[in-house]
Amino acid sequence: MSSKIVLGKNQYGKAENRVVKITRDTDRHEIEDLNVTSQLRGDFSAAHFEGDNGRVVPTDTQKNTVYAFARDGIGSPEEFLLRLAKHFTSEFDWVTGGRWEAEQYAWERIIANGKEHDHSFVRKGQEVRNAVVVREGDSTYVISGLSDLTVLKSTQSGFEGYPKDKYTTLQETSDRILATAVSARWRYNNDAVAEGRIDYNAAYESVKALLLEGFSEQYSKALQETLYQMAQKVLDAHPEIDELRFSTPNKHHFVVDLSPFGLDNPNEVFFAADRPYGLIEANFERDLISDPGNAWDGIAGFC
Ligand SMILES: O=c1[nH]c(=O)c2[nH]c(=O)[nH]c2[nH]1
Repeated sequence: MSSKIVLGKNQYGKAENRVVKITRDTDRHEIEDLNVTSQLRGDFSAAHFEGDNGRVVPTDTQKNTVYAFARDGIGSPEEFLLRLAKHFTSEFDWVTGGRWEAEQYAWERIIANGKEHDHSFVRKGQEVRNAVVVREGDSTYVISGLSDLTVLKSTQSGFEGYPKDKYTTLQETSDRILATAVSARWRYNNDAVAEGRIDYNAAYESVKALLLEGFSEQYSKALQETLYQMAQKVLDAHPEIDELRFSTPNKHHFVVDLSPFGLDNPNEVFFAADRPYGLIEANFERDLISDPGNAWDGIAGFC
């Protein structure tokens, strides 16, 4: 005979709904980026003891509600969560409470050519700078780099003209979000290293600024093309750099279909997926470069 048990504390919902809201009333876009968890509390004993889902507001519905509410803007995470709390507790009378939590990711406008950009953003918190020095015989190699420089443009990006087969479902678009966390490494010319004429701190700041400008300035036909635009800027401005290598996840943002809730969605509310992600990697180098020796050995994830 099984022993009698009672139901202790319980709550349930959808965790980590990644919602990005772009406000595009004017050409100067605003971005709000949240990770929202919604969990309901109340009397759910029938669900646990009898398999009766009559009171179980699906976690899927909770997720949809988060995205639908984002259509009107987020305001502040606190206000957004208060709206959700009020909604669930007033809409379903057996929902007596719940727990709603959000993380907000802060973005700043990219400064391109001295001006705040209208629709290109860099995530606050910033990148990790890195450096590698390799000495082989008489040669000294210096590779500098950065990782996790997270950037997003809310328009001026598309993806079209790709081959289609029976497995292709992706729709062509000329207006999508393009977002990535840039990992880039650049190798300095051996002679410049040997002559000791590189100000590594100044070069770092300049390369970072040029990468951001390259990301922002032009329409992107693909992340691949944007990497080229970024590399071109750096190699034009820095003759002491011979090559650049990129590893960039394409952080997909999918337009949420809000039509089932009677709402339009003109590219304003997005589901920010974390995986799978596109992984775009490319090296760019000058025509004639100094021999890199084995300087790149041990740097993971680069071609
Ligand atoms: O910028 C992109 N490059 C791709 O190679 C690719 N593939 C894909 O499905 N979407 C995208 N986007």
